[in-house]
Amino acid sequence: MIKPLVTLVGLLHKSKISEQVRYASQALPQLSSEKYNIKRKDFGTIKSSDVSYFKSILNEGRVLTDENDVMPYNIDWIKNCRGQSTVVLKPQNTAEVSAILKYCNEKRLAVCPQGGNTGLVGGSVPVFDEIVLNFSLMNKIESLDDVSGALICEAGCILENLDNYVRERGLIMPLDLGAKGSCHIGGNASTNAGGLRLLRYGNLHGSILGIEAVKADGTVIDCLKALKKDNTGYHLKHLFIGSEGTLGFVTKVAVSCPVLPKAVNLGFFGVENFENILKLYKSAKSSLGEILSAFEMADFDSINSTVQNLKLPNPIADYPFYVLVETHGSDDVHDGEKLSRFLSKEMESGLIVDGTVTSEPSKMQTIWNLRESIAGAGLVVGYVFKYDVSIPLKNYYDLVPILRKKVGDKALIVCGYGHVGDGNIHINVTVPKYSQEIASVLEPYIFEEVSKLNGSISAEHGIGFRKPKYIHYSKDKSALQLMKDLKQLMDPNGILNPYKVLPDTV
Ligand SMILES: O=C(O)CC[C@@H](O)C(=O)O
Ligand SMILES: [Zn+2]
Repeated sequence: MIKPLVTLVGLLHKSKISEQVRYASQALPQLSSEKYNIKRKDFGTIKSSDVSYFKSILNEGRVLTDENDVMPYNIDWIKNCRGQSTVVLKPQNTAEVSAILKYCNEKRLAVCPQGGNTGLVGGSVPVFDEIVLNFSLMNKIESLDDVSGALICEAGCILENLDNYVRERGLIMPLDLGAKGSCHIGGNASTNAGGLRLLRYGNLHGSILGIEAVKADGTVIDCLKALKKDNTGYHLKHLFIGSEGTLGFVTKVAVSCPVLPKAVNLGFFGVENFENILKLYKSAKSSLGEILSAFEMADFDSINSTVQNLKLPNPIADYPFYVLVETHGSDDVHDGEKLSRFLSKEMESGLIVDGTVTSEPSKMQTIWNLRESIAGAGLVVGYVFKYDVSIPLKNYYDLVPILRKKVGDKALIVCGYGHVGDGNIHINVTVPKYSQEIASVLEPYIFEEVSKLNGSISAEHGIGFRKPKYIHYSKDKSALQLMKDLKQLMDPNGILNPYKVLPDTV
């Protein structure tokens, strides 16, 4: 029997979740440089004459130097990293970014780019005293071609604002993340952010048509074409997508926006074991075909942590695993029937034990909210070691029970969830407090195992500050050397987002 959705109590809005998460741990995290034993590189140090120069080009209000004002820009939202910057700059346009970088390059002052600061690998906060270049005031939409779907905007536009804007004009943004209310499109581009519907709309290397970026020496690189086809030599935009601000700072993007689907349907299912999830994924691809837009999974501990820690409602009973299947299509009746037929068929086969399908926006929002809140749920009760890995599907869930055993009762929660359709699992290990002892049980073990399984140690969150020393588990020496050569060419003084992405030795 298909169970209807239970009455759903008030939707917990994302801003409330972040507030809960914020208040859960008011203590300042340890300095990144001490926690991870990092030595400061040989950059210049900021003098009052530098601050005066920045004030002369930006004006007083857009140069923050007061310790209390600067503090939030030094800390990442999961409270894992803390930098020691004393200056935050808020440019309003590309020319200002260019002037800042030109000056910093001449003075050998290191700079950390920052969008919404929603990253999970410490890429958007400084490590030492790097100047924070915050993009929040570069938030203008320049144009939208509602025929081709090409949107051109500045880097500091918030993803959700862009999505609302294009939705009113019959389009959607090609990516959707739990952090959409805060993350910036420039940060999304720089980190090649993945998200919930990559399965359907692809990654940003495909959706970004063009980019404007500023190199370390202040040169503005104009690759801001909004063309689907432009085969004129090297595809330079790709250098800035996913390089996390180490080769240049993204200032504008041209994004290809898909059409707003007329029909959206969502199913939320209880599943007995992981093998059945894989069978279900295969069946979903063949039963739902071109309308499949998301296929996500979460284990019991993931959903339970949002229910217990954030008091979110679970519309179905407790099961070892949960699957969320979404369709985007153009025919409401046809798509709804397709998903309901899929549910009935797989309940009969036993792959789905219990489930619900809905096309009601508020109910869909409640289910998505449950899934998107897993990332923050552990932070309410402790420190979370976060892993974001790609693993071939047959081994996708293997590491979760192994890690559970390895950390034993030192962990409050060990859970696995993620984007099955992309072969990307997130493993979160929540402990009462960060401890080096637990860290060394988990790392590098987890990366060694991922490497043995031919996976990637970073599926969608990037390398940032947390993973350069593990990058060799997923990248060959020859490729790492080319990365270093590119860095040398584009940022010879190494001022752009230092201590991030590239390992010290190849
Ligand atoms: O925090 C995490 O581990 C994952 C965050 C995000 O990528 C998600 O899919 O929810
Ligand atoms: Zn994810």
